[in-house]
Amino acid sequence: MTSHASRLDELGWRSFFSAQLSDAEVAQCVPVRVMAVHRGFIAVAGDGVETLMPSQIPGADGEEDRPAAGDWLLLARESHEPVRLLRRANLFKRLAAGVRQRLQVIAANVDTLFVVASCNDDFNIARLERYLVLARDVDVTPVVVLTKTDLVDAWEPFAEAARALQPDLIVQAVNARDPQSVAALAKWCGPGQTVAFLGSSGVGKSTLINTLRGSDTLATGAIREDDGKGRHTTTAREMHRLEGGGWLLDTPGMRELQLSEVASGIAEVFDDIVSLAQECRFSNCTHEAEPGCRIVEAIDGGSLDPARLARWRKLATEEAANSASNTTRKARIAGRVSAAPQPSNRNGRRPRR
Ligand SMILES: Nc1nc2c(ncn2[C@@H]2O[C@H](COP(=O)(O)OP(=O)(O)OP(=O)(O)O)[C@@H](O)[C@H]2O)c(=O)[nH]1
Ligand SMILES: [Zn+2]
Repeated sequence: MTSHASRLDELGWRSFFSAQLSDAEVAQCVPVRVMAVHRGFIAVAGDGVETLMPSQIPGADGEEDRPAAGDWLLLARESHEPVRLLRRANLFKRLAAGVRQRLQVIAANVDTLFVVASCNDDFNIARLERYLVLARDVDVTPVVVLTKTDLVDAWEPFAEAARALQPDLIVQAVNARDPQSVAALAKWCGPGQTVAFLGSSGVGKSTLINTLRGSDTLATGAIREDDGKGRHTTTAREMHRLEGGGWLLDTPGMRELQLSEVASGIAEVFDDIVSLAQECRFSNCTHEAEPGCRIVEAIDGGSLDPARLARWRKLATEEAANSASNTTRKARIAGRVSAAPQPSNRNGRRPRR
């Protein structure tokens, strides 16, 4: 029994998942983790189970019901037929590219999201903040990793700028090429822990990943898959073993993640601004020149950084545009024509009382 428990523990099994099983399911089912998702089939691993199976799950009707890499799935103990997906601790999804945009699940049950930026001219605090919004929205713990410390005289100012973004934000500065330096990330990469990486191109994600994987480097697992429209490369596995015993969840979509439908994340990261805005005299205040604007007051009083306000505006505008286009898309899918213009905020002031 202990060896059974430890194999599942190694795969990331924990009480959050085991608590979801009924007594009958405990007796009749076995849990497996989805290691990779391919066209029409998935690779799963569990205690004494390691197999490919069709990706169709009984009762699945929406995009979110499809298995994603990192998911936990219950199988019938004897037949290994799929029974149901367990509720996720978190889920990364995106709008798949293409004419007919559809929601696509790309990763589930990530424990730590490494948000990577480099200590050089590419360092961009607004971009970093966007990734933190995304992490917050998905409900995963972010750890900011600043790379290329060996290429600058002083990396501390970069770390201070990052730490100033959120109270309690964890920031680690490393030389991604140096295993001793990258050992600072070991506590999030131990047995049973699942991590994922986000960050712009060239910041050092692959370098970090290769250092964390030790000798077992990436890109060796690539296979070719024919999808009928032409050949494209896909990776054989999406959950990669790290040297420390943890798992790297590296799906193709993960690296291209963009901000979409993240209103709640924005509200959390900018909670100071959002709560100020709720106290403005007018409910539709644009925070520009209205009387009784708490945000203008805070800027004049020096307690709010105008640059931070500008970043919030940019995100909030983008989010509003995203939500509006998603609404249009959904309406179109539902067969309705939606051409009604959004009411403008600026048509008149609406006092709160
Ligand atoms: N000196 C030094 N070079 C680094 C460090 N991290 C990354 N590099 C170098 O920076 C370049 C880009 O690193 P990658 O690991 O390919 O960056 P990436 O984030 O994976 O980039 P994409 O694959 O485009 O997303 C490579 O030449 C790395 O060797 C570091 O900490 N120190
Ligand atoms: Zn205002």
